Amino acid sequence: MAASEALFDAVRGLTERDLVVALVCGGGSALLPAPPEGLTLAEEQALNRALLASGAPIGVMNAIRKHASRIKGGRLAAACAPARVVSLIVSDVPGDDPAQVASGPTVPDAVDARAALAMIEAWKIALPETVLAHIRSAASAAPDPRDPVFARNEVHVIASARISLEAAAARAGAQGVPAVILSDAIEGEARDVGRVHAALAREVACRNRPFVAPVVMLSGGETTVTLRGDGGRGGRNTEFLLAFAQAVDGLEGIHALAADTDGIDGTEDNAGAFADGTSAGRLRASGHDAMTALARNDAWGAFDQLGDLFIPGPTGTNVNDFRAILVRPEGHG
Ligand SMILES: O=C(O)C(=O)CO
Repeated sequence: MAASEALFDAVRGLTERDLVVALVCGGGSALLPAPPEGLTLAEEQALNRALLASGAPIGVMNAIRKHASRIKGGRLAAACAPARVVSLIVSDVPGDDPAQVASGPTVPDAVDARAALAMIEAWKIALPETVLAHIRSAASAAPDPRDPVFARNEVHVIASARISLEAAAARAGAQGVPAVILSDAIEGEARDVGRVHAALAREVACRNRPFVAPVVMLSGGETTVTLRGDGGRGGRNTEFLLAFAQAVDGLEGIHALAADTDGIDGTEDNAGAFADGTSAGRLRASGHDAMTALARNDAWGAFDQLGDLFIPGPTGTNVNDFRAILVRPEGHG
């Protein structure tokens, strides 16, 4: 809250001769709480918790967050008026819509409260009654992007998943491994997305289609985890990998890395982990199993047990999930 206030202080009393340069990256939604009048920080925190546990994609979460904030949804840019605002965006959202990054403090968008309420219902998001009442009230309305206060503002996406995947593909190519980019905007339940990636890897490994091995398949985006277990530790990338490991159990020549580019995946200090066709078997041999770990959302526990966590530490930037799946020709385990 102090950070949000400091931003408002910094832009108070600007004139039309002023220029505000806003560098915005993911994580801003959580780092800039500013409950609107009538709501408390505890209520904004409860909203945040409910959103994170719901499995809703980031576009849905942030559309809702913008209806319970004094700073999100372009409100910070509105507070800069009549100064000009140039937003430089490091995008961590699938599709790179700048209004979604950090819930767009300087980039207004057109989602209205009715749409936000429909999302709350569709995703069965359990919100405190006070928060719901606020969203239903006229006070939740975010500024209209067509408002003349935004007329001179500019927005530039300066880093994104697309750019990181293209860089990774070039790097793999330079090392003699052909790379394909599946998509930079994959969303969905982490374990389901993991199984689909595993099916693709199997198809390449067993039938050399749709790509011929050796190949590294790259993908990005942001998966989500619906919390089922109690007391499990982990994040979406390790959960993705645990389902992946189970689905390629026993297959040789398939190696995967899944990690959050900010260096921290979920609740612990790892960015992600490594998995291959031996992971599930090694887990069984140590008296654990992938299925039970998945049921508890304890992917961190599983990869910690295997010694296969990937821990580079915080990277200082965030273009969301990064996955690389290498399939080598048969006999090159
Ligand atoms: O809203 C956020 O803070 C995100 O991480 C997505 O940009």
